[in-house]
Amino acid sequence: MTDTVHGPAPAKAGSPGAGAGSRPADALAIETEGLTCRFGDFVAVDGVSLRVPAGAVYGLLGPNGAGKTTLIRALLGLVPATGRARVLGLDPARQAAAVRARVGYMSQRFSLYPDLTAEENLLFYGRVYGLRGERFARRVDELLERTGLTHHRRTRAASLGAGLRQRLAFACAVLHEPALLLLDEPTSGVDPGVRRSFWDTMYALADTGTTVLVTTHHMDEAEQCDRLGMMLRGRLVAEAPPAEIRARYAGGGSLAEAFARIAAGLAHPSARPSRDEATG
Ligand SMILES: Nc1ncnc2c1ncn2[C@@H]1O[C@H](COP(=O)(O)OP(=O)(O)OP(=O)(O)O)[C@@H](O)[C@H]1O
Repeated sequence: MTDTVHGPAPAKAGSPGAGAGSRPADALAIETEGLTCRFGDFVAVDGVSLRVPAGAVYGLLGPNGAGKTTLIRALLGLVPATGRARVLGLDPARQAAAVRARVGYMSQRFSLYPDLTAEENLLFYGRVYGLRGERFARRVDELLERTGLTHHRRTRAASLGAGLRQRLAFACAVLHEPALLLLDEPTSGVDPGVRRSFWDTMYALADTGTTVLVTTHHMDEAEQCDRLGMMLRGRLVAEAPPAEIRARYAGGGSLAEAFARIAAGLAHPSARPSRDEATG
């Protein structure tokens, strides 16, 4: 079942009339070529060539252990990788600190400090990013408001419900107004209503030009992305907008069906369909 998580897609930054400013239409926020991560003999990410357009919401899917988290960690320079990678034009292997200053990262295990209040968590992360002064104080207030946490600002993170903790982690990740957000299963373990409001917030952000790379196991969320990449055993085996994935692999059926077919090798992932096939 497709559970629509936001209304009609807003005009995206970079599209005509969206006030995209000077960014070229074909600018890439992430570009990798043959990116490979090995842990000993095990290849967790296997020659991934990925292109994420600036301003896009890009969904990364794949079964547990497919290599999504490792790929994200490589983009942050947190695990060694071979091949080529550019994140906002920077090389994460050699410019990791500069990458992390421009990127917001929400890991699967939200790294909140349980004994600190919601506000103290934000203040802590802000200081880590070097934020100070009145502008920072206003940013904290604004994020508490936008994430519905104003009334919980003095509540310890440990005492917040799962949905509120998730929103607090999101607020911490966007404090420094990153140009790129890497979100690793941000909605795991929260109910559909909370997931919906999370995606609304994320889309509002993307509409201001932020690029989002998000991993998810939820097909309703995948459906809302501008593009999807499917990973299997470390490889990027399918890559296209959701409608094209459905057309190419499931004859216009559901995304779940399309991914099941890709995983079963029923549609050859590298097969390039004719235009007619792809459009139904
Ligand atoms: N530091 C590490 N050392 C050894 N193996 C690792 C390490 N990190 C990840 N792996 C392995 O790499 C593979 C890919 O893991 P990864 O966490 O990237 O997958 P994933 O697609 O994010 O899965 P999930 O959806 O469960 O989060 C797994 O087999 C995992 O056990």
